[in-house]
Amino acid sequence: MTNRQDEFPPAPKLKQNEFANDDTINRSQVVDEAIAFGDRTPLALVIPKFDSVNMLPTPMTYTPPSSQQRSPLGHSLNVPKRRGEVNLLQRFENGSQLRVVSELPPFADPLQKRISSLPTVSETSSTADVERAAPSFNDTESDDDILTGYLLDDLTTPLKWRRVEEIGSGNFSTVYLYHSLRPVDYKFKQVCVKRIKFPKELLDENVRGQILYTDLLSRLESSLTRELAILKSLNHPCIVKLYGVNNPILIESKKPLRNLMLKNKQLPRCDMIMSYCPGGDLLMAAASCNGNLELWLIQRIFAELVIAVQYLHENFVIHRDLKLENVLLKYSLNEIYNMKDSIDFTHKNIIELADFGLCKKIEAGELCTARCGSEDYVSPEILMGVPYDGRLSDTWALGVILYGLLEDRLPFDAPPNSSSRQRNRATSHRIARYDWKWVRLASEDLKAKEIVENTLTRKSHRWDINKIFLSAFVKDTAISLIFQHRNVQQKKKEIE
Ligand SMILES: Nc1ncnc2c1ncn2[C@@H]1O[C@H](COP(=O)(O)OP(=O)(O)OP(=O)(O)O)[C@@H](O)[C@H]1O
Repeated sequence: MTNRQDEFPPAPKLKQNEFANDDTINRSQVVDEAIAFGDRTPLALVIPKFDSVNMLPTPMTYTPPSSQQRSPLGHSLNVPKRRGEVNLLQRFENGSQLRVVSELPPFADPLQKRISSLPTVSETSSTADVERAAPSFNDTESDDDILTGYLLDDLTTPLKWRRVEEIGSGNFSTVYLYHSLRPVDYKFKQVCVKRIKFPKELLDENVRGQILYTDLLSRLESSLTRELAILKSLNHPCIVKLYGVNNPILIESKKPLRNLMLKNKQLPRCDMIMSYCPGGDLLMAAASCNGNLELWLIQRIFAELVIAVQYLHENFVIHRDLKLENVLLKYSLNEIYNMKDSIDFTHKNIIELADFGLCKKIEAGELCTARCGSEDYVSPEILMGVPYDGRLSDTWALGVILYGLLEDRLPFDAPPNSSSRQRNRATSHRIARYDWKWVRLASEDLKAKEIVENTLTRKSHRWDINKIFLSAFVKDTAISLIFQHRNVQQKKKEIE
């Protein structure tokens, strides 16, 4: 663990060509970012004084998750304000996750030098895709409760599902449970439907057609198509599955939104039909037992999460939004406790990793520059705005998750009994100083602690996912997972 102020990394000197390979930036954006940090050149970014860094440079507006409505806790606490000491239950009740992205600013505002790092999509619109999708697309479905969707392996046969309830809501989507209306393969009977929320600026008729509108739309579109393309390419038991979409054009076209708008003159509905995880998310689960998840369960959940992230990194995909809310449980905690001693407990996965809205396919050795992630989980290098290795930022977030599960609080919240001065210090300030410590586990000798200590540290010392896998806390549990072997066998067969 590094707590000392004198261990700040030196200001990195970056060569110009280190920026050139990242598809998420252009030169003027980097300059904007550097200016926002009070520096004149992007080539030798000076680390800002921490006093002036109390938030990431481009915060998204925050919508409290409506999954709170489904609180399993049945009571509401008098929750302290976000800043200061909070445990996971308060965090859950508070809906306090601020997702911060530089990729999708609410609206590009040149005066305020907002940073927008998504690649500009330059393809010109073609009507061909619209024509192809037109017969099967019904964006004006009169019965809002009925969804017509298409499975990825058969984009021509429409299937129907009925909406049952809303199960969650993030900044960028609303998530529903749907049941199939007709007999289908068992796995498609209950599905989760992630419906994209459009930023309010895109819903404003008066600005339609303006350059900024088109720019925001194309960036949203490239983010959506990237998420779909990557999800489609993934196949791992511990990763949420994309089964289908409400319109084949979302899969078939590189510019589905703009093409659909050419025809329909309105923002189309975009639904991702995905595997459903009835156990809810891990923050909700940890909160429901007052942050007292048993250690064997933390070990099992974390081992599954590690093999999921290892699979992503092996395939050059970085997630960039690993957090408790994005780890979903396939079963309720009660079901898991009941399954624990059954012979086939290791035959089934109990988690699925979700929310690939910020993921990215990278080249070997590629550094990223887009500042994105969720406030409490973001690594210091992302915070500082220097090019970063996305895989190491993912392992930092894994350290935050494991600490949270072990300690019932997140590492960069103000520690219990801290002074009011410490409590007023922003989370980003503590992250930038690697300022965290063990509280509940201070005197415990646990194998899990070495993972946190070797991930919530500077990137030059930080463990990558393979080191986490080989740690004493993870390895044996991960190896005992039978479904994992099946997956490896299947992969071998696919290669043969
Ligand atoms: N497959 C699923 N099964 C069950 N619940 C889900 C599923 N996918 C998402 N949810 C619920 O919906 C919530 C929001 O989903 P998701 O994180 O994908 O949306 P988002 O708009 O990208 O969120 P955020 O702004 O937090 O990144 C999750 O925290 C979870 O509670």
